[in-house]
Amino acid sequence: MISLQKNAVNFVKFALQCKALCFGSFETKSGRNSPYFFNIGCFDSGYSINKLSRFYTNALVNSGIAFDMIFGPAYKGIPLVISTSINYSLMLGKDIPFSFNRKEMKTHGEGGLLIGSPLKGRVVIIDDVITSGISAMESISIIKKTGAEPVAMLIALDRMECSVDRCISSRKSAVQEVAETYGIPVISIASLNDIFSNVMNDINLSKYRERISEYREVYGIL
Ligand SMILES: O=P(O)(O)OC[C@H]1O[C@H](OP(=O)(O)OP(=O)(O)O)[C@H](O)[C@@H]1O
Ligand SMILES: O=C(O)c1cc(=O)[nH]c(=O)[nH]1
Repeated sequence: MISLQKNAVNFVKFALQCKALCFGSFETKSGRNSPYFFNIGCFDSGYSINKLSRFYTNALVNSGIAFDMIFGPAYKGIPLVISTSINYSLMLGKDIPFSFNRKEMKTHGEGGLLIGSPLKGRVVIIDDVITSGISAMESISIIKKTGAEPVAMLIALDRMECSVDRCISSRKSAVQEVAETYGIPVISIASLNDIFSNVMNDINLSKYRERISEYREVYGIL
């Protein structure tokens, strides 16, 4: 089994290669001006989504969490659960059911909000990032309504920054808040620390060091 650290390092390298990890000036969902951005939509080919899902699978296996199926919140969670379940079955020889939701209820044909294997047992939610925790809350609510049990959340990148309005009072990251609020572990393939190490060690990225350090000072949770 590949170590979590190696998985994180290789993931950051691959994200840079696919330009899914960019440096510059980006507005986040919370309205902050971030010196870096992670865009999972850049893993946009068979090769890259397959490789991405190997990082997810490694992180999931490494976590040791016992689960029965995976759930991907629309839209970006959809290719993530499909590719991860394929990779999981190839790497571990175990068939993992998956499910995902629609953003709007379908009122004709088979109808409904959920697609895929019926939600049951212990469910791991797979997504790209957590910003305010709204998507996590919605996924947990969907899963609980069916009687299934959300047991963990797996994301690609933990930005390790405080959530929008509770920043000053709680000094907890959005990821920590989700974990504490719902009592489930939140696992990430990599974190801002891994990105920061890369920026510190790569001479080509040296021009971004100061801005990232400043951003961390203001919003970061160490
Ligand atoms: O913690 P949050 O504040 O909910 O932010 C994180 C969520 O936001 C994005 O999805 P979005 O809801 O924008 O939908 P998309 O997958 O269709 O882009 C992202 O894929 C996460 O699911
Ligand atoms: O906070 C966000 O909106 C956000 C940050 C990030 O790095 N990637 C992303 O998809 N959203």
